[in-house]
Amino acid sequence: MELIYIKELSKSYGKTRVLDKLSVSYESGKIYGLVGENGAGKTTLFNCIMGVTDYDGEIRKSSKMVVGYMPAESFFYSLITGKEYLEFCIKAKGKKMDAKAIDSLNKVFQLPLERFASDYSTGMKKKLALMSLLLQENDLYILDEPFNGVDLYGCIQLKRIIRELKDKGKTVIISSHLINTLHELCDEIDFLDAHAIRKRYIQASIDEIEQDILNRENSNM
Ligand SMILES: Nc1ncnc2c1ncn2[C@@H]1O[C@H](COP(=O)(O)OP(=O)(O)OP(=O)(O)O)[C@@H](O)[C@H]1O
Repeated sequence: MELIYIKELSKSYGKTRVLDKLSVSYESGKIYGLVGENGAGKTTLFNCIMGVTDYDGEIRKSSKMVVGYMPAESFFYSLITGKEYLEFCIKAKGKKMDAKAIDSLNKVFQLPLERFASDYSTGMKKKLALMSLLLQENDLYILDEPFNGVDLYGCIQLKRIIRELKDKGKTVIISSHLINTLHELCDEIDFLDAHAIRKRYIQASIDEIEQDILNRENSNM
C-alpha cells in the first residue's frame, strides 16, 4: 500500500533552490534509506513531508497514518527530566502513559530517566527521542541521522529495533551517511542529488552505490 506519494516537490530558501521537482513514493512495511551529500536536502525533504515548512508541488499522505519524526537534533527544555519528556510526547499523541512500557523499553536504552534531558549526551538525547517515538506507536517513522553520536551497543540495538518495526508492518525512512548500515537495513535506498532523487537502489550492491556516488563527485571536478 502506498503511504506517501510525492510529485514534483520544489523547495527554495530565498534564492537557494534545495529541491527541484522531486518525485518519490513510499509503500508501507518497508525500510527506506536516504543518502546525499551534506546540504543535499534530506532534512528539507523530511520537513516538507512533515508539513513544517512550505513547498511547491504535491505530497499525498494516507489519511489515517500517524507519523513519528526524529529530527537530526532534538531540542529539550531545561528542567525537564527524561521521564517527563516521554510523558509529554506520549500525551501529545493522545496516548495513555504506560509506565510498564517505559520500563521495559528502558531495559534496552538504559537511560537515566530521572535526570534532566538537557544534560544528556548527544547519543543519550538520540535514544530518548527515539524512545518517545516508539512509545507513541506510529505507522511511519522518519529518522534523520539516527545513528549519529550513538555508541556501538546503541547502534546494534537501534538496528534491531528498526527491523522489529518492519516486522510489525511499520514503515521507516532513515537518512544517514553510513551507507553500510543503510545497506544492511534497508529494502530500498534513495540517492538525493542535484535537488531530486537521482536513483532508487533496490537490492543493489554496496559497490554499485559507492561507484555512482564517486562518479557523481568526479563529474563535478
Ligand atoms: N531554514 C533554512 N534557511 C535557509 N537555508 C536553509 C534552511 N534549512 C536548510 N537550508 C539550506 O538548505 C540546504 C539543504 O539543507 P538540509 O539540511 O536539508 O540538507 P541535508 O541533506 O539534511 O544535509 P546534512 O547531510 O548536512 O544534514 C542547505 O544548503 C542548507 O543550508
